[in-house]
Amino acid sequence: MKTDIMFQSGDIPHNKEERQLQPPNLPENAALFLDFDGCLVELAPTPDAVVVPGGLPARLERLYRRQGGAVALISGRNIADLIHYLPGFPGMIAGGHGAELRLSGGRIETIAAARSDIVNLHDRVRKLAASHDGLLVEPKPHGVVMHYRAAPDLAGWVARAMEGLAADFPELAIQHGKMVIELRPRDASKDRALSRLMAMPDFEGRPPVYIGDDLTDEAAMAEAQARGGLGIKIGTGETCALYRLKGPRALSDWLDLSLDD
Ligand SMILES: O=P(O)(O)OC[C@H]1O[C@H](O[C@H]2O[C@H](CO)[C@@H](O)[C@H](O)[C@H]2O)[C@H](O)[C@@H](O)[C@@H]1O
Repeated sequence: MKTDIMFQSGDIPHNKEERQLQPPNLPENAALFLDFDGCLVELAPTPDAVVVPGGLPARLERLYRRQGGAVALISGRNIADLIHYLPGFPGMIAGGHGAELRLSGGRIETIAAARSDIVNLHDRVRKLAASHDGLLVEPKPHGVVMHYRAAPDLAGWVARAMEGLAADFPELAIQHGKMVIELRPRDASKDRALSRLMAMPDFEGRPPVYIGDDLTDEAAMAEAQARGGLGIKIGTGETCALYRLKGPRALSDWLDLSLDD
């Protein structure tokens, strides 16, 4: 099936938890934007415990060719991290929720302003985390994440601690995620990353399809749908996305269906 994706904004229902709408096959003219954790790879107890499914690199390579180069990763992770897990990925990459961008050819552009106080920020979060067992700090070039997956009862404490810290860093915004609270640059977001990529020749004029699983993905799904494309939510939870797939395995099956189309 090689149809164009076309939705009027009024057609888009709010996709509550119970809705499980299988997306149509990916049209060849679509621009595809993929999130990483919880989407291309299953969630794991810690960021460095994720396992890249054996078939994923080849699947991404085929998709890249099928979509004429219009395939990008848009992730909360750093670009360096994403390259570590997917070294051969040929497409563009927006990392740090859009704080950094790897262009075709490999050049990396920093979108968010450089921070002279980043080491101080990391140190302060490490000190906070050290006061309780089970907390993990993930420093990033433009922000920092506190993980509480091993200590879910600390969710409220982590949120208050990070909100308190955010008061001293007004250019950073609180980002809620799955068992994490993050401080990310206010001027970096996945919807802006999508818009930036959509202005590039490889993507321009194509209907965008954004696929993600977490809160940080919602604005990008809404942006994709506002541009006449669609959002696909991976997993459970309320979403603005029109379509939903159960998990990373269902996503790879759907991508394979499209590749065989
Ligand atoms: O935008 P994404 O590619 O989905 O990245 C979002 C965050 O993903 C990572 O955290 C999540 O995955 C971890 C590994 O599975 C899991 O332990 C954690 O609980 C999840 O929130 C990553 O560590 C973050 O930096 C990303 O922002």
